[in-house]
Amino acid sequence: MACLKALIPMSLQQVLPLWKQIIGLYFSVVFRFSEVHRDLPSGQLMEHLDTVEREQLRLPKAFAEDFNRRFGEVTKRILQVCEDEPDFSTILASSFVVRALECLACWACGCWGLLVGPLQFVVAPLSFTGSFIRFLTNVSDCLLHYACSFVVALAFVLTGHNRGPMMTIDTRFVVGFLSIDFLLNCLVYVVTSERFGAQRLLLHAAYGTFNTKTYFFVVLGSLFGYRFDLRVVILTGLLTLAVKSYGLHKTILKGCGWPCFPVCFYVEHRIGHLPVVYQHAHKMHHYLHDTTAFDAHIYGSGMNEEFFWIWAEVLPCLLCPSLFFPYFLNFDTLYMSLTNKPAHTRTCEGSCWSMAEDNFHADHHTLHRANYGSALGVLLDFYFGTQGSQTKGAGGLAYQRSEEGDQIVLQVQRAQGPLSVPQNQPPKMEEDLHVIRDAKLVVTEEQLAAHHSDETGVWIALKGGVYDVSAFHRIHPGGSQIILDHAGTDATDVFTQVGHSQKAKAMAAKRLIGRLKGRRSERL
Ligand code: HEM
Repeated sequence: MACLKALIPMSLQQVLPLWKQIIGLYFSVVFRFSEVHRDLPSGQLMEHLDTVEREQLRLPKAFAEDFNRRFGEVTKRILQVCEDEPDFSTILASSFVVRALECLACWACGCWGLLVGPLQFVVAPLSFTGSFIRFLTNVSDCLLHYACSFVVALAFVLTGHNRGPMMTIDTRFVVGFLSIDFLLNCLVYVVTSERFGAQRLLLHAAYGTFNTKTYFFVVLGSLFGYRFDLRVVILTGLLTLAVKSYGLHKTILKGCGWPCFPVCFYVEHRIGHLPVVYQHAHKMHHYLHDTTAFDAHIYGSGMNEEFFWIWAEVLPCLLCPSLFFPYFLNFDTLYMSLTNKPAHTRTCEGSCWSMAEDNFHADHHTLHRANYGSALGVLLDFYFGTQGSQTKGAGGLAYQRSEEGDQIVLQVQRAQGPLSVPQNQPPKMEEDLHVIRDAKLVVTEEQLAAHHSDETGVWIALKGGVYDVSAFHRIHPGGSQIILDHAGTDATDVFTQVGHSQKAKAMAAKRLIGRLKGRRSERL
């Protein structure tokens, strides 16, 4: 019974209202960015900033406050409902089993194997909202692909052209596609990445490949034997690129009132980091606390965030076999997939990609709770105050944030040189032997606050207990910076929201030195 409870973490009565609230949160904020700036929803503001030397933006604080308040309310609600959350390792293992079964089923029974997929919502119920909102972020690109494919295929039919050279999804195609992808990942690592060391790199290659590339096993297994016209692939790809480069896509989106990618991505990504929603889906993409091209998917999402994308690849092809081919084969998608590899790489200085991204997103993978925006959405992090405490900007633009009355003032200027922030070395657990056995100190708020840096020693309070993390913060898997940012304070809320594992709580217990004056030290 206990085992079943661990595998099915939430009842339907708990899950349905949360789904409604989380999806409701997305829709209640994503269409309101014109309240920040007229040209923000269309992305024209970011394009404009890209052309200036220096600019000052005065943006209303009210929207940021309302946005953060709504996130706070949903966070509180989730934590109330999910008091007995199972450990992340159970969710991870059961999600991997579901994915492995889905791969096997798709290769054994074709598209019927997709019916295994919804099992992920049993073992990780909040991955429904994670994958649905993830889908919404890029749905316009997907619709554009199928529209272009339809136009091209129809043009061939109407002009009476015979079928051209055909491509079949067979074993050669699958092996070829996955091998090219893997080689590109290796190439990106060799050319642009900071060195990870053999063991760490192997872990990224193995985990990242399983977490992101089993997507293709499912899609290609479902469509095994599917045949499509190569001419349609080429012309659809070219048409999509043309529609995008002439700005038609943006104009259509603007006409429909649908916000641009950086806005959708920022909102969706912050929702992906809500407690429990995170453990059920997006944490799989963060599991290794840093990133390489192997962890990058078409858009960077991992296993439990891919559900709706898999269906969007397969269903149109099954319904209209002569018209469509899978979305991931569109040139535009392949190009996005390619650029996403260096974006998910901690680039070394001097490499061709280091200036473009300035490790903004790689830093997100070590800071976890900062730098949520895409490369074009850096402005949003600075507006909402979610930029890393050391983050200076990205893409050649440096930002400075301040608040004046009811306004948020952003000073934006072209940066001289790279904006990357040096990160700590990867954690080595054996370095931290700072184990304290006597946990009897009674600590006042002032004493806690006095331990706020490497010079003074780093203490944090969690649920009434006081923890000495002076040595540990340097090897903390969630990064040293986040602990330094909370040094000398009560960090219970953030610690809880992150959803630390039982292992993490046991590690914390070894660093307990006492309790806050007037409080009991509760179990984490
Ligand atoms: C003694 C105290 C702490 C210990 C022993 C600890 C340990 C860990 C461990 C082992 C992980 C890896 C993931 C897991 O196993 O859960 C982790 C991740 C993380 N920790 Fe901590 N931590 C501590 C305090 C904190 C505090 C105070 C914060 C925030 C203020 C924090 C923020 C994070 C974040 C953001 C992650 C990454 C989350 C993820 O990707 O899943 N930690 N921590």
